[in-house]
Amino acid sequence: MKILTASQLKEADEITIEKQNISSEELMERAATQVFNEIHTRLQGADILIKVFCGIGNNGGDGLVIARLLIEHSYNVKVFIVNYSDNRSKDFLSNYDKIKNLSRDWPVLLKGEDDFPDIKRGDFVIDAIFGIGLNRPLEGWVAKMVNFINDSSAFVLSVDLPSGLFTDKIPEEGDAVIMANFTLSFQTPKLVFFLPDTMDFVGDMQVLEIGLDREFLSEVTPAAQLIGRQEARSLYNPRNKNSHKGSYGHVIIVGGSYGKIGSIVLATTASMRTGAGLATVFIPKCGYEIVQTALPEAMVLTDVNYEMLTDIKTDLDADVVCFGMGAGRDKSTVGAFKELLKKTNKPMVIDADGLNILSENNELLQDLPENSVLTPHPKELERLIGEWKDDFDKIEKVQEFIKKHKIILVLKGAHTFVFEQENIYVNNTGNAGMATAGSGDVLSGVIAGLISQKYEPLIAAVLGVYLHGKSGDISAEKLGYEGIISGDIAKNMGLAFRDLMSENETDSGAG
Ligand SMILES: NC(=O)C1=CN([C@@H]2O[C@H](COP(=O)(O)OP(=O)(O)OC[C@H]3O[C@@H](n4cnc5c(N)ncnc54)[C@H](O)[C@@H]3O)[C@@H](O)[C@H]2O)[C@@H](O)CC1
Ligand SMILES: [K+]
Repeated sequence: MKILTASQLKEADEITIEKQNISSEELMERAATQVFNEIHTRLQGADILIKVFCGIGNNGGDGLVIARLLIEHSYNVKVFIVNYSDNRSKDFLSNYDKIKNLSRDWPVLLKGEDDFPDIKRGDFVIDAIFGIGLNRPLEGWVAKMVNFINDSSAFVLSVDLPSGLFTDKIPEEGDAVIMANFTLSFQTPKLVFFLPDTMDFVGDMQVLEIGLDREFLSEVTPAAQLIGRQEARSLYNPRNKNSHKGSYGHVIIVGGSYGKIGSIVLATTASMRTGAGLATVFIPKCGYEIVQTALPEAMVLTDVNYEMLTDIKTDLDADVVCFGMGAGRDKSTVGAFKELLKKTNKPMVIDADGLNILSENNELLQDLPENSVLTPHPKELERLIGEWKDDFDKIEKVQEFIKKHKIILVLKGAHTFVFEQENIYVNNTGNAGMATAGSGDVLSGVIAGLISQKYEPLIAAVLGVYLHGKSGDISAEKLGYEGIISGDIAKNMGLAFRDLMSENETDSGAG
């Protein structure tokens, strides 16, 4: 699903109105009716007090339509206008009249702190104060109103996006932003819903299709793409019956050191369970028996050194080399990595200490084969590119970095982001149970396993991140968030593939 910017959404809005020959008021009615339907489906006529807070722009107009439809369906509704200016939008005004005609009373006007209504725990608040038209931080009593709603412990549903949240910048410390429990967003999600700095404002999120012009939506270059099941499915290549293990490639996983051989077992298991035809590990001698015992399916080559990597001999014709997990950063390992980079011309997958070595030896970045996939978590990224001011600054710095080195970067997080040239892919699978040791080793193994099967590195990264998260969701369903360990994610990879192609998505209740 495409993630669009506020200005692209406004353009889509205008084109839709023109091409479908409807008024902006009709589009508002259509959008807000979708919100009403969602609320009605969930509340089923429940006898609770619904307090609708409307701004005076089109987000407020949506709020008025939702309130009117709720009143028509006999809900107990109180409407408040957060009257921060007299500059009311046209569609706000016509809906303002309609609600007056229906309820024979004007909504309550709020003009300052003295007017704040009582909001109690158990109230249902609809936040339709500001939408994508926000152009500066909230000030004065309006900011206080937002904090007042946040402090009330009421259940808050935001329309389009939480009021006070920008679509293209991060709020400053102390800025007032609604903390929504649920956000119903029009047509496309907004990038800020997925950024670590802002995702907590959004709560659970659902996108409502409001029928904006299809042609515009299919042609517009998005700010980013959200990868869900449908998108992942389109990237998947089913296996050909007429094939053999050689058809699915050969992965070499290089890394490990004394006490950290488990990371290699995890990555290699993940590669094989993702479908790699053959897997070889290259490890220090201390890991020989461990790997052979834990994973008899893999072949094992060892360094001359017992505890760490010092000389990586890969005269094997591998389809992909994955380097870094558990490798440590000893000088001799750095030297060995340097040699490995010189010998390798196919895209690599680099993780963990591979990334740390790169950040301490910047000159090695130029030896990375083009289209290599780097898989840092935020701390590893910071070591690579330096500090950032906020998430948008981080995105800019990552994009500079990947363009300079012609690589693909997978930034791990609650929503893992894949960066390639100008493109950003946001993953929508996975859950908090996956924040466990070794989960990243599994991801590197999955991506390498896909590259070995001839997926382009970018596709391998995007699909790999999706499947890894899905396997985590399936694991959570079986074991609970706390009970997941990384080996489960590797073990359940096959189920993630099956889910991708099955009729119905596995409902893990996660992520
Ligand atoms: N596809 C679309 O774009 C659609 C948009 N609709 C609704 O329209 C909303 C956008 O409406 P608007 O453009 O009227 O904007 P908003 O309703 O988000 O904001 C209202 C106005 O407040 C002013 N303002 C901005 N920041 C302020 C601040 N900090 N303090 C005080 N005033 C401030 C601006 O002049 C802005 O136009 C969307 O979020 C959505 O809810 C829907 O009705 C229909 C479809
Ligand atoms: K809102």
